[in-house]
Amino acid sequence: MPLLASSEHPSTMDPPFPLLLIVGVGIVLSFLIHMFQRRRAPFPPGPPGIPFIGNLFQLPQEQPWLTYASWAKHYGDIVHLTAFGQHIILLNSESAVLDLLERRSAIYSDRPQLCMSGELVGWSGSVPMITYGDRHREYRKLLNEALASRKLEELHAIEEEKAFEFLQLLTRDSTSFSAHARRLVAAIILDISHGYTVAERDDPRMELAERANREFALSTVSGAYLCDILPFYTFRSGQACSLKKDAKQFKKTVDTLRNEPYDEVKAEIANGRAKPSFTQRLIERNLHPTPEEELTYKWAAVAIYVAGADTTTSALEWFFLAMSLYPKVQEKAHSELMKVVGPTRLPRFSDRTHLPYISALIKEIHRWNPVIPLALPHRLTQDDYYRGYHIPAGSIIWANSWSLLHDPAVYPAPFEFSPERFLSDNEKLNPDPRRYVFGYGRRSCPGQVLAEDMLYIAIVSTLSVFRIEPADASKLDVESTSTILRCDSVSFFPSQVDKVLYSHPKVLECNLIPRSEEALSLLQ
Ligand code: HEM
Repeated sequence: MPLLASSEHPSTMDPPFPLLLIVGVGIVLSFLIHMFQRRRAPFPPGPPGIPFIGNLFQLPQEQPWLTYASWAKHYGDIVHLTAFGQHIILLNSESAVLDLLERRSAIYSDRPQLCMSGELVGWSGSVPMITYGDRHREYRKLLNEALASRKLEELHAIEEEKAFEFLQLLTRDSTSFSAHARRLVAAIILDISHGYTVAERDDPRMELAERANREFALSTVSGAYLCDILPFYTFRSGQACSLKKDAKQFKKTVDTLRNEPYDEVKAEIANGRAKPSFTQRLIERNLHPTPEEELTYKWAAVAIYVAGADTTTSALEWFFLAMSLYPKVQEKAHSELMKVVGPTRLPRFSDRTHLPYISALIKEIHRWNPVIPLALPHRLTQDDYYRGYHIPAGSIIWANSWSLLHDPAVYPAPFEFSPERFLSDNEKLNPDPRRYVFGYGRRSCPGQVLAEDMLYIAIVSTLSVFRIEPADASKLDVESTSTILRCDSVSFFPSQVDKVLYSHPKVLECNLIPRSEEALSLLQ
């Protein structure tokens, strides 16, 4: 066995002592140099701030992704800021985002904890806000089980049925298309999460969830509550009456949102009348949960609505805006539908693989105006070193997805709405934007497949029956705008407090014109 003999031979030889010494000294030296460099490693560059206050007054109050992208041009793709000692890192390139949030996700998956919305209002237990750890993993396991693609196919029937209702509402009152789109998303999500059927209008559950979302946004507004800016300014300091009042009111909404729908499903199970749903399955498979387990189930169920409704509705709003601005794209999408589906029936999920232009159109909606342009903030749990820079533990990390999606070297002519870019064979250009718009690493969106299903069915249904036209072309504005929120309580920037998480069209006034009598007859 010559092979064995030759492989045995070297292992029996002792390495010479000087060689061991050189290797040992080399290892110690390189370790010391490494430690020395780490100690001396600077923070990434960024705009100079004021001592103690840092860059607080430079933090943009509207469309921060645009300012961050312009800072990146000046300082590079990793920008460092501070606000009262809090380190903030802005990532503006694909390599930086993926290197840190994905490849080092073990230490970049925490969330910053906000005093107002987290501790006082109670959102700190929710899926998007919870600290990274066992409870988060448990949430993700439950959501993945419920939203895995195989299960979603079972949900297509529900989605097709709700899309049909959506079209019927549009035929009765097409001017409220935005409200109907919101209802469509809520109807699908609440059916899936709690087996709940949304009323045609003024639905109390939808109203509760929307109020919770609104109050969540208000309570997370950067700079709205001093307790989130000044570490020494606490709720207990007794100086913040309006903060206390707001916190009490917002907390009541959150508690109701978490408990009421869950308790209702429990009661329906007891009566033998529960519809199949995510919550019903959780309750039935563990009839005697511990209080901890029950809390986990409640938050997991709430997450589907809270995180899924506004985001998907915003993407649909961008669809309506894009169609009114780009009639040629709309006509191309409609012709594809007519060719594949024909005029005698409505599109279904089974048609999807035969509709490449529609798939490209949906990708372009995500890319053109991502609905969460900066993803959600991640928090670094231990000191890290990257490209010679020191990123301190506790830093808040914002990934500028908008910047990645508008990089002209990757997406040529990035401000043009062009689904065709995704039909080209050039693999180096125009990567799939869904890689970025659904976030990163262990915090990436668990609802991606559901969101894409909802977008698909809403878009193909609308396009088959209606032509979307601008109500007043002069009012159309492609510029995205974040939701402007008013906040009456203790505010650091009283005049310009707004929320900077989601992007919605600023103006959205369209006319939906039925394409033909034949198209309308599909809704009989
Ligand atoms: C077009 C629609 C949607 C978009 C663009 C979107 C995008 C995102 C983004 C960017 C994040 C943050 C990821 C990160 O921090 O890196 C996120 C988180 C999340 N999304 Fe979505 N989302 C959408 C729809 C949905 C839907 C339908 C659900 C329903 C299950 C959902 C549930 C969640 C949850 C629970 C989180 C928090 C995840 C965590 O912190 O672990 N999203 N989403």
